[in-house]
Amino acid sequence: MCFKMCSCNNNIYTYEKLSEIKDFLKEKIKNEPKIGIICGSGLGSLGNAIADAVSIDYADIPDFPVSTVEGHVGRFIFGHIRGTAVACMQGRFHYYEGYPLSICAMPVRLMKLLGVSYLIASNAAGGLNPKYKVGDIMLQKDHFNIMGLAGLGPHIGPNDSRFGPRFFPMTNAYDESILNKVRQIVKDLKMENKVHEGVYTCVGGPNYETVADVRALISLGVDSVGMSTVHEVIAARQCGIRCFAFSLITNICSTEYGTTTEDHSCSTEVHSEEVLKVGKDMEDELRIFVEEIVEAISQDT
Ligand SMILES: O=P(O)(O)O[C@H]1O[C@H](CO)[C@@H](O)[C@H]1O
Ligand SMILES: Nc1nc2[nH]cnc2c(=O)[nH]1
Repeated sequence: MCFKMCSCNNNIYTYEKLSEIKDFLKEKIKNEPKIGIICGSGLGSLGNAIADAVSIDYADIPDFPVSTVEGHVGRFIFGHIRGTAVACMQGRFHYYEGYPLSICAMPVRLMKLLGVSYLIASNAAGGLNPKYKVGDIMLQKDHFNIMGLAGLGPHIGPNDSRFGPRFFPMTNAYDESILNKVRQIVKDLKMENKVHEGVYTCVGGPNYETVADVRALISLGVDSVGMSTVHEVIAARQCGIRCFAFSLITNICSTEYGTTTEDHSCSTEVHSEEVLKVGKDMEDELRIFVEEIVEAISQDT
């Protein structure tokens, strides 16, 4: 199957194609998942919390794309967290890998067909808000859809209303009742000193931001910047999935030009190794955090 960007914007993952993939997966899993989880870069260990795990590599799913980025294993894990059936993506698809946003967000529509009603999306992100430190967590209160303003989205092209209406609101994209539950979890786990609430944005990547980019994003009211999540949440809201998302702040975006060192690197540069390392350092804490969120959501009727 060709995953290339198509000038006519035809989405190869039609309702019929995704139904076939759904049927393929359903034969392999025991329970209908209620909650979908997307692991961000270096955050794949969130999947280690899953009991009765059935792992299915993306490469083994007919007509499915594959993950091409370090820190994204590239498989689904189906199973249970604290008794609730979940579908976890250890690895997502990014625009900079060459996938159009419709493919990046396609697994969310697949999750919907599998029975998912809630999405927990995580991402590694650069901190823009001056209060943030490396290792902090930012609960997404909202996102700023820069790529959407440029005319890119997971839902551009012919609309199949079986995935939801063509026009739909994004005012409450991030579910306030889930956020309230998470606020309580943050208190219970005594994480207040490292958890913030803010606005995320997704850029195309894969390069990190210039100082001018960073200054502009800050002036636009953005608190964290990454290369994912926004289009997944758009696809989820279109098909009625309730969303929660958070950023792990893996680096602080520089508002100042750094000094160039002898090896021609720069003192304020970000590198993907540090992004992945922060994810690894935080894996136990984040796993418990996500387990608590799953349990709290599962009590929702
Ligand atoms: O958004 P996730 O998948 O967490 O990954 C983030 O981290 C990677 C860059 O280090 C980029 O892929 C960016 O999007
Ligand atoms: N765009 C972007 N993505 C990231 N992912 C992790 N850190 C960053 C960052 O600083 N910028």
